[in-house]
Amino acid sequence: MLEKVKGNLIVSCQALPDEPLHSSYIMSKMALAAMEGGAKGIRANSKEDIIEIKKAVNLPVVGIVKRDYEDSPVFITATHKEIDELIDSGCEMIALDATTRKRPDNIELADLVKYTREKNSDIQLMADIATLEDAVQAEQLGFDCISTTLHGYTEETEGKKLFHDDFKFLKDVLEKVNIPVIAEGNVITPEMYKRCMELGAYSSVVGGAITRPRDITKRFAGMME
Ligand SMILES: CC(=O)N[C@H](C=O)[C@@H](O)[C@H](O)[C@H](O)COP(=O)(O)O
Repeated sequence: MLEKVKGNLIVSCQALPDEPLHSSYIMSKMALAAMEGGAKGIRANSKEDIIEIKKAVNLPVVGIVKRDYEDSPVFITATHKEIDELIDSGCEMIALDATTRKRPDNIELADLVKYTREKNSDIQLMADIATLEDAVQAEQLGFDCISTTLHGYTEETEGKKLFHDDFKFLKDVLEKVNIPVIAEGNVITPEMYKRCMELGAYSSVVGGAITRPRDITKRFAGMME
């Protein structure tokens, strides 16, 4: 998958149960629209959505399963169960929360990496990180790439946005690690996407700005409030 998305756009097609577009069928059409528009990869949530998306497009998919656990704040591909579902889905890459936070049942991130590699050595692994420390750990654990997905979405990084200070966090991560770094999280304009690529991002994942019309509408409506 990495070769195919190099220098290109990945579109995230996700709608959770509380969102109006929650439907595997709708996500497959979103993916088709993204492919026709020039996306070279898709990011998607849940085995069901990935299976439908794969019927509609011939693009590589980075899969996640979002699931909440009571004993941990980690919700993106948190345990072996989610990894099994993703391996079954046929996705080319799996993204996991790769923060240093406690995982459900105190599962170690290193165990999940080892487990996935042993079950299917063809699937690539993306580390969804929030901090520089996470990025360094992910490289040491042998992830294939890093994505800035969780910067701003953890207790430690709350309130931060990837684009702050001309994408300073992205620049810092790029300096710190040698594996591909993907820009993800609040990349909401074509100009922002271009800037991430100019700075050296390997690829960029754009989600809400393309596939979440409720959020897009809010930005317009908000201008007159
Ligand atoms: C923090 C979290 O749960 N991020 C999720 C990860 O898969 C998705 O909800 C985002 O849409 C995705 O990261 C793309 O980002 P944006 O939609 O901002 O372009």
